[in-house]
Amino acid sequence: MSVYKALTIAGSDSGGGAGIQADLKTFQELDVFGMTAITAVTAQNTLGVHGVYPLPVEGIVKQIAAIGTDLGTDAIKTGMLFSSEIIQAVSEQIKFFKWKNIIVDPVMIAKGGAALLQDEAVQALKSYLIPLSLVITPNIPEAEVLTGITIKSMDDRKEAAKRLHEFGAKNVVVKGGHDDSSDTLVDLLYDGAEFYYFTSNRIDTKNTHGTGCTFAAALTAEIAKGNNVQDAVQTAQNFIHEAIKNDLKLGNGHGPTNHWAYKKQKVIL
Ligand SMILES: Nc1ncnc2c1ncn2[C@@H]1O[C@H](COP(=O)(O)OP(=O)(O)OP(=O)(O)O)[C@@H](O)[C@H]1O
Ligand SMILES: Cc1ncc(COP(=O)(O)O)c(N)n1
Repeated sequence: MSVYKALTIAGSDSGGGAGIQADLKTFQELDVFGMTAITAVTAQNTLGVHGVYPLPVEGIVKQIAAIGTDLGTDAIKTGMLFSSEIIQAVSEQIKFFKWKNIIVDPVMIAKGGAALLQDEAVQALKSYLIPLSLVITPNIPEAEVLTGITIKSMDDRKEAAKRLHEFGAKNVVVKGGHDDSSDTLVDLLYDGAEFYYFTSNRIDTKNTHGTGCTFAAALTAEIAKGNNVQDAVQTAQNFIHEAIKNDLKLGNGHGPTNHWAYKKQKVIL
């Protein structure tokens, strides 16, 4: 039996709905062996972020090197990276180990408004990490910050996707969760040549904590297994749709999604 592996380089969410915790749960559900390099610890629950504690850069580099010099990986997801020093160090490790399947989720702000990336680190994302990415998965506000384009329409989103492709990302997914103009939700993929539209029904719930992390982790797991980007985006959308639809109703704020739901529904079918 072949074992596919994925490494997530991201922050820890003590509440278990986003970050490293969401990534590992998603990898496991999609039959991929998950490994981690933790960039920062957050004290977090469904009500918000109560503390952010970045790790020393040396400790982050050592975690990545520990994987690179022994286990290896089929794909990498990056999430919360917090500072330009961390982004630079992570990018250097990726280049050193010649890793190719890099999925960059440019996490900037948590649902409650807490900063998970320092303002000056946006330039480091553009200069160092985005050029290494196979896929970048911004939500609409992140695509706006990265490109300087105000996104009001699908044409604006396409323009932003083209700009992000020019920054060096081979594929760009501008996710549609923040566009509440319609009940149909569209995740837009651009591969440098064509646009692809992945549509789903908007689910009415406040329990969407960690949707972006979970989507990107599912995409990473599918790439790790050797699937192409279009198929991986479709599976990631199906995975997050089931996870949101079958929410767990935990906590008093924005609750986590249900990472079991996609596999359970597949088993029943
Ligand atoms: N209410 C919803 N119903 C169905 N799908 C949704 C809903 N909200 C988000 N999604 C899906 O979840 C994924 C993440 O989208 P979104 O644009 O919300 O990312 P995000 O803002 O990075 O997530 P987060 O809010 O966790 O940071 C996308 O595939 C999107 O289509
Ligand atoms: C450690 C960590 N990483 C990422 C997110 C973004 O997730 P969300 O926007 O759903 O809060 C988060 N809240 N915490």
